[in-house]
Amino acid sequence: MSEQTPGTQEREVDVVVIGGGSTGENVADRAHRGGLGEVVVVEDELVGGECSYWACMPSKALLRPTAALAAARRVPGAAAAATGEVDVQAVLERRTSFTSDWDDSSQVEWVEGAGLELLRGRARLDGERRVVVTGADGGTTALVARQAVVVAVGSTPKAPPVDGLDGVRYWTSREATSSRSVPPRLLVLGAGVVGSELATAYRRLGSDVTLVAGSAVLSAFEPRAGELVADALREEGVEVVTGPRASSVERDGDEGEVRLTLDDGRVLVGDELLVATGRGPQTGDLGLETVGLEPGQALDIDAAGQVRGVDGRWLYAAGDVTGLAPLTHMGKYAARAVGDVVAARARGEADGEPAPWSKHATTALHRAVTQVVFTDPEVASVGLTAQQARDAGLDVRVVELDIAVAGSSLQADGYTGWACMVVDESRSVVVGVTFVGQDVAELCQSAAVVVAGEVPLDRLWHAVPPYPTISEVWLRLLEAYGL
Ligand SMILES: Cc1cc2nc3c(=O)[nH]c(=O)nc-3n(C[C@H](O)[C@H](O)[C@H](O)COP(=O)(O)OP(=O)(O)OC[C@H]3O[C@@H](n4cnc5c(N)ncnc54)[C@H](O)[C@@H]3O)c2cc1C
Ligand SMILES: NC(=O)c1ccc[n+]([C@@H]2O[C@H](COP(=O)([O-])OP(=O)(O)OC[C@H]3O[C@@H](n4cnc5c(N)ncnc54)[C@H](O)[C@@H]3O)[C@@H](O)[C@H]2O)c1
Repeated sequence: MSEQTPGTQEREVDVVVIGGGSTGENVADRAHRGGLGEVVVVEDELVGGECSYWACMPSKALLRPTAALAAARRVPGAAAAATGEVDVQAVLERRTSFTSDWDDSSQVEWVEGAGLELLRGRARLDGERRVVVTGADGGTTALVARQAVVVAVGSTPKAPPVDGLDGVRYWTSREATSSRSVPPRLLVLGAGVVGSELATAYRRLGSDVTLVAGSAVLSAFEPRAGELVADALREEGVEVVTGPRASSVERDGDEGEVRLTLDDGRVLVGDELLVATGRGPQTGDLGLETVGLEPGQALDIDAAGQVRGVDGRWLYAAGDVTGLAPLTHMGKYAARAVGDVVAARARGEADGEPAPWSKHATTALHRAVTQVVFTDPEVASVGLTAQQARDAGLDVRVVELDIAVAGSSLQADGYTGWACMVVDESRSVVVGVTFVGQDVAELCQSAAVVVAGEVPLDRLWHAVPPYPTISEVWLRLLEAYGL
């Protein structure tokens, strides 16, 4: 079925990438570098997507100054020099500079410099290989892809079933990462990654924060990681309410205080409400029904990123829209595989589904996802949690210990941290690692090499951690394992 719009221009190109976020940009770049000349990126909003303007970059920019201050205050000698107040305005301005004040010119320059074509507008699938793009002026362009259409449209926040929510103004992560001021009282609903990070940021910038979690804090991680982050948030003065769920919300006008009623009868009051209860694929209005798929669903992909359930090997997807590992770096990893496989298949290579860990496969999306949660303590995780490993039927042994090595005690007085290693005993390899503590973010990549490399434990023993660093925790883990 084709849209017959008067004045529609029709063009044939090699590849159409729908969505110019971090994932889409990388798919397009790899496909072009692989030899495909006409690669079009369709973007409806800002080139660079969520990560650059309303997610990773601004949220980390809001967190970093107060993390640096807290770290200095834990080191006698430095602490004496760090006695002033946070300069909130300077923090907000630095955040704004990281988003280029929500201007995407430099990213547009990059796209064009990379030899790609940018088409501004809203894209919809319109049957096999066809994409119809509606521009801001209402004009439409129909693109027909000779090689592939790649969907990289990302995700949007999910609204939880709370009575009255659709009738009040509230913050999603977009408003929370782009706010020009700090609300005196902030209610945060949802204690996943977004809720925990932004509760930390706003508390340290001066808000009275109440964090409401229907489940445990950071419930997708090892339980101990969530407990340590919840303890730290409480110590900083955040009221952490776990257990009861929000049942209704009301607000006096647009600017008045917001009242959140919990199902145990408690009423919490704030000046802003941040709803951070997860994200879902942005596929409701993408024309999925024109290719036999159900609108609103995540796109189910095979190991090469090809969308299952669509014939003819032309539709691919990567990034948040797949529902797998919704993280910038994991989306870009999938993007590299998809861009490469599309180009290889155009050359008549890379037939069939790639083998695990081979060049065009996205195996790490299932077995070696890396993630850092930038709370204080940080959480750095790779691969499977102990529970996920058990659920996968592996022969699991878990080694866990507090991080107490020379490197950590030098890093901060009273350093507290925790490490956990999940071993698949049948293969004697590590399938999951979690570190919790100040400055563990940079340990994440060592764990990624161990998990993705499937380094045998008796060889890992020979990877000697330098002294005195926090990396020495690897040695302690292996000793606790029995090596
Ligand atoms: C508050 C917050 C903090 C985060 N922090 C981190 C972090 O520290 N590290 C990390 O790795 N991840 C982080 N993430 C996750 C990260 O932001 C996402 O995983 C990443 O942005 C997904 O990239 P994407 O390209 O798949 O989607 P997006 O960045 O959402 O890009 C999709 C693009 O497609 C466009 N689009 C959508 N539909 C259409 C259409 N029909 N036509 C044309 N264009 C369309 C959109 O405008 C958008 O630009 C964070 C997320 C949030 C919410
Ligand atoms: N540092 C990072 O890497 C980073 C930072 C932020 C976001 N992200 C990505 O963005 C994604 C989305 O983050 P998120 O925090 O929105 O989602 P999430 O899935 O991590 O957490 C959602 C939380 O909301 C809770 N929840 C769901 N429904 C609820 C309800 N009705 N009432 C109360 N609580 C409810 C869940 O129990 C969960 O704790 C994450 O999966 C993550 O991959 C990454």
